[in-house]
Amino acid sequence: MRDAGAGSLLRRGRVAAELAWRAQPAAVLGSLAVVLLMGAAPVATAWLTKLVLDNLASGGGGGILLLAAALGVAGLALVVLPHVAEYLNGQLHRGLQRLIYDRLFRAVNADPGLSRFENPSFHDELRLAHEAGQNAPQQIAGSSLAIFQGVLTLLGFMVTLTVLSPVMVVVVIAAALPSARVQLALSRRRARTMWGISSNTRRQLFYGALLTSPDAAKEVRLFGLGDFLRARMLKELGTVNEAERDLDRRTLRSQGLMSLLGAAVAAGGLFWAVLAAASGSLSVGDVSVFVAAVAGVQTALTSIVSQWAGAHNALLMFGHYVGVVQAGPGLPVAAEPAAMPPLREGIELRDVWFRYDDEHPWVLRGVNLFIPYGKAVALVGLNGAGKSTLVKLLCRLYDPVRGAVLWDGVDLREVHPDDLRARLGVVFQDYMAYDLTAAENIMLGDLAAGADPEAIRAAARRAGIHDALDTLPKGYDTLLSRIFFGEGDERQAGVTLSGGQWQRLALARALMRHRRDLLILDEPSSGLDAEAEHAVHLGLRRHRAGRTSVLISHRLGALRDADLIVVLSEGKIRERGSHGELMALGGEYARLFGLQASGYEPSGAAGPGAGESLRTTTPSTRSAGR
Ligand SMILES: Nc1ncnc2c1ncn2[C@@H]1O[C@H](COP(=O)(O)OP(=O)(O)OP(=O)(O)O)[C@@H](O)[C@H]1O
Repeated sequence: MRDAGAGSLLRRGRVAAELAWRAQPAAVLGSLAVVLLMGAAPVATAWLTKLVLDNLASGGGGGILLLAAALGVAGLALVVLPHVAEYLNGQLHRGLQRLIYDRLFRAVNADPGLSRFENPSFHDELRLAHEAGQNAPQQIAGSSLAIFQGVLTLLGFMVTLTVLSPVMVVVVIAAALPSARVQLALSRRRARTMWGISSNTRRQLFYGALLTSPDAAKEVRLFGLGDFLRARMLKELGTVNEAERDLDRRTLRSQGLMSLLGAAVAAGGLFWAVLAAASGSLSVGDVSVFVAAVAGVQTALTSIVSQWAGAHNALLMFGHYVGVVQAGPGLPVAAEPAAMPPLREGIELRDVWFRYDDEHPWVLRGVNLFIPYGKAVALVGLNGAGKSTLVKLLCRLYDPVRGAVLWDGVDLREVHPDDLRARLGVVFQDYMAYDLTAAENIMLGDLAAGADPEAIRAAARRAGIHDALDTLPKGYDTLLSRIFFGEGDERQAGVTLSGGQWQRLALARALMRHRRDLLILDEPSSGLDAEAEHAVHLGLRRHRAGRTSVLISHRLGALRDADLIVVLSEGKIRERGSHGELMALGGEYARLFGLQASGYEPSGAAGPGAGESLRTTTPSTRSAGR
């Protein structure tokens, strides 16, 4: 939970006010005017009522009609103004939402690294930031206006009460003070509770999402997970509900007590006023204005206190939003990034050590590797050897804990991540399948060139998916989704692709960047049939001739033509060389290659050229493939 001293609350208040003003200045000004009128109207009504009553008691003078008309106008204002306030509030809400989300997602997106996204605290904070972003600034603005309105009403009635009974002013205010303290304590507790149950709420949403996700639907049904997931979801919801019920009980107890106190003061005041009127020291009009004033002061004070507590709670919650928006990137970006010219010599990993967290074991242990310009380097190793991790360091999604990754001798930490990534084309093992059209799925690989349909088709051809896309109901404009309708009037459901087709689509996306300096293919063809894989690799070889590539595959046959093959094991490079050299060495690579080849040989012997399209002994999983 963030610190919430007065200074920090004030700073958050300033941020919220600035946001409201930027989002909807007209609505803010309009709301101020309405608040002024609404603040003055009850006092005016009370005084006008007194004047009318006194006028009637004294036989009714000439001004009575004018007073009655003024009373009517004040009553009208009291009825109409809340609706105007509601409309302005809606306007402010819509304007604020747009601005708030724009800033929130801009800030989240500005982090070029991955580590924050793998931190549960960040997700708790993000969820609360999201929630606070939806309500807090508006609540802060709304409560501030309501406090202003309450103060206006309060001042008006205090003057009134002071004229009639100064003692009563003191009693009413004294009765309101404990209520203020209680409300503030409650708002602190509410903010603490929300932080405490944030993980439960996220887990509850997670289980709920699994129960409805089309990706999970197969396993949920086949393994019969529905009841299990529902029970877990309800358990989390139960924890959340219990915490909220405790809070509500506390609120009920405290507010009930405070209301009793207020009612006792009002009753005492009324008793005194009636006695005073009976003894002739107050007029009937005085009694009416006194009763209105006691009720008005109490209502205004209660409103000020509860609005203050609401604003206080919103400010505490808003701290999460401000925290995320102002956090700065998790992965540091150089203040004056070095230039990033095209690759000329090569990329070097120099004594690279890496682990995902201080508590986690080392994943890479002193890796030294040079990827020469214009060459294809293949990474080979069993599951968990560290291949994808090495690739993520090449993309600077993380920084090495020790050592460095150098691009033509320049440390990647010194260049801007955007400049680096503009020079890369990458397919990750866990590629994304977007619920967008086929063309859009490919276009995302190069937004600048993506509007060009020919570039999209060329990438699809290179990935061997063109024919399949061309024959879809709407060709490349077909929506690839089972959860959305296509745009337009027909509400036509989208279609979806096979796992291998999705993978080719992801490959096409990366191949939108096939002229980039470094192409990284982390298992680009594991889901393809043998013939397709062969065709894809042949195509890549042709297109990438003379360009720098890093390839990862468990099908060693697909890698045999690489200029350099590197065998990773337990985070260290164990072997390196060409296919021929490694086979001659007779080490781990030769063993794995032979093992794969033997699976296809009736005699179990691995002949030359074997393993061309063999299944791996260590199959990988697809998280995004469908
Ligand atoms: N984001 C992460 N946070 C923590 N640990 C991770 C993370 N990603 C990978 N690891 C761990 O790092 C190790 C290496 O994983 P990596 O994905 O680099 O292996 P790999 O060689 O690509 O394996 P595979 O052949 O299965 O794809 C594994 O032990 C894995 O559990």
